[in-house]
Amino acid sequence: MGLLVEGQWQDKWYDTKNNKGQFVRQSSKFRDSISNEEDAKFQPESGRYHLYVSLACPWAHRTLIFRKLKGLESHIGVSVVHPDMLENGWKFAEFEGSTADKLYGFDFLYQLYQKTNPEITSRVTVPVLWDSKNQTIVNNESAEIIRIFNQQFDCLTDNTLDFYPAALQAEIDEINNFVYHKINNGVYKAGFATSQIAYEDAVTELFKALDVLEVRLAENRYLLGPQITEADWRLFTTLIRFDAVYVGHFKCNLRRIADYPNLLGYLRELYQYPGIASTVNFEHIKRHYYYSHDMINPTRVIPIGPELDLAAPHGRENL
Ligand SMILES: N[C@@H](CCC(=O)N[C@@H](CS)C(=O)NCC(=O)O)C(=O)O
Repeated sequence: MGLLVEGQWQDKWYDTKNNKGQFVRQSSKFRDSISNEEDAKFQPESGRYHLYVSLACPWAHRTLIFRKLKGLESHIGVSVVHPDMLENGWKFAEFEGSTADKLYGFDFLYQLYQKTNPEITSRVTVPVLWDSKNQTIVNNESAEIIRIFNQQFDCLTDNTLDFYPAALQAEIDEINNFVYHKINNGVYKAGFATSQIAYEDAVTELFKALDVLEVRLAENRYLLGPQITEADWRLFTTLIRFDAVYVGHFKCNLRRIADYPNLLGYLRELYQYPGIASTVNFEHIKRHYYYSHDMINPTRVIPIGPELDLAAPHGRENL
């Protein structure tokens, strides 16, 4: 794990020493959009854009889900990195479910960032939305990539499903903010903490937030009521990893999702939503976390459990 400094790869873990043992996530660098406004640099076009993902990564997983839900598979190609993120960061190598770099045959994802800018200083993260016409990164922030997918290719696909409808945007933004800080990033703040207090604070906040959502989902089929939205898919990618890796590897172990009846039914329903199960790969998920973070799990032994029954009836149709 490392980063690019003035175009050179440096193998460095996150610095928590200057933050009292707290993990502080850095913001993404590439924040362009795609639109069919006349003067837009990035116009929607079939076959022009390519998505680089890890099947392990919850942020990249959001973008794969939106590519699926919005019928973009024949328009936007995908390259899948190997689940291990080691001294060279994300790499392309053989592993069931991984692919080569389909555009350039690179060995490492950092080479794609260098191609965008040979002098770049940046972390090298997935997902990356790549423009093969201008040979540059359009965007590497999952929250923005899913908004692009939600809307900007509708002219090509005629798929007008809208997971960020105008009437609900303020509410979606509000719940996203809560879920992001306490849950999506909360598990990382717990897992990457290097002081007892930073860990305890993160875990306490995390489970308080899950308790709040458990109550909310008793009455509401989805986070915002009867309509499934972006907010649900953003929560889903953390919940699906929770019992398999965050409980053990990140020590988020006050409760499991399996112990929350409403969250469990909700998770099952989202997992069973058409097309979604095919975006979930537990081999990549477990291998990535338990194998890559050897500062947390130095033996790199990967647990065989837990047994998850995600295909069981979810029981939420009457809400
Ligand atoms: N803000 C980014 C975060 C992406 C991110 O942190 N991805 C992780 C994988 S789960 C990564 O690539 N980490 C490599 C690193 O931080 O060096 C997003 O949501 O797109």
